[in-house]
Amino acid sequence: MKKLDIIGASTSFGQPKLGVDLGPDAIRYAGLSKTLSDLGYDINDKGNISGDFKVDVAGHSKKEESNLLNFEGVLNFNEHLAKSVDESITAGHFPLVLGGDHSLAIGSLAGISSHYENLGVIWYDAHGDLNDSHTSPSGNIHGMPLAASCGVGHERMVNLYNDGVKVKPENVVLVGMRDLDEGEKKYIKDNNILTFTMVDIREKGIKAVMEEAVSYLKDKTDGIHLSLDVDALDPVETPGTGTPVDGGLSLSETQLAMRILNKSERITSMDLVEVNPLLDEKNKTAEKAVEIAAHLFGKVQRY
Ligand SMILES: NC(=[NH2+])NCCC[C@H](N)C(=O)O
Ligand SMILES: [Mn+2]
Ligand SMILES: [Mn+2]
Repeated sequence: MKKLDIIGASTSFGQPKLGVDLGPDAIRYAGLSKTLSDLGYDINDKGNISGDFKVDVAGHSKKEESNLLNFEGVLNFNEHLAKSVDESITAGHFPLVLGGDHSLAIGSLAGISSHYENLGVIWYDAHGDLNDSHTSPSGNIHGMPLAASCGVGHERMVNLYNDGVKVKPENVVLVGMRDLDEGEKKYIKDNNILTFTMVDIREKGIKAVMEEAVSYLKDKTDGIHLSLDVDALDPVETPGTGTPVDGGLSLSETQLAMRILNKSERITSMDLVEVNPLLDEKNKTAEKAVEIAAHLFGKVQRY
């Protein structure tokens, strides 16, 4: 039976809103383990990682390094997460990392990448998360993890856990984009990153887009990591998230997208991030996160 490790990445240091560190438990309470074990997986919940830094409720957002919010907290957390993800892959298990804000992808990719010659990444998100401290309008590190993993940004972020670049920009595909900062647009152009905006998705349809993403990565990569930010979906679907952007994907499109990835048999790890139960409506966003994971792991709608 395929073994799946659930890793709770209980962090909120990558952005200023409290509560996203509760995302992993909100997803658990929405029934994740049972849903996935009913699909035939052997589920091992490794519990939550939160690192050595405590959340400071009174002063959560500290710019420690120039334009990098909660810098030490983010780094420390990601060292712990990278180790846990690394151990999961070494054990031959599929790591499913529940967030937590998207800065956790620095750690998950750091733990994953050494296991692959050429790791591919599908970044399913409203945002590119391709800023560095110079291009970021906010200083929030959850807007920077993909850049850091591609080797751009503060050297302590770039070299976290293992020295050097974790993912090559030519092995990245962006899906769902509709809120890119100027510096991110320039990085995408300069590096020729395969990018599907919401306009592209409306024109081509999500099925064609996902099939193109898979065929682009299939032959040149030896594993594909899916980093899924719930704000890729429209805020009507997933209101419980810190940086919602109108004009997003529907749940049914995302179910279809996950089904295409399931059929590709190429996805080797996943982040499921930015669920903030304090911003949610009766845990609806966590419930959708479970539904999304279920489709990645083979759930099919039947009648
Ligand atoms: N993972 C996220 N939700 N990222 C949002 C990033 C928003 C904006 N681009 C920034 O850098 O501040
Ligand atoms: Mn996002
Ligand atoms: Mn994101």
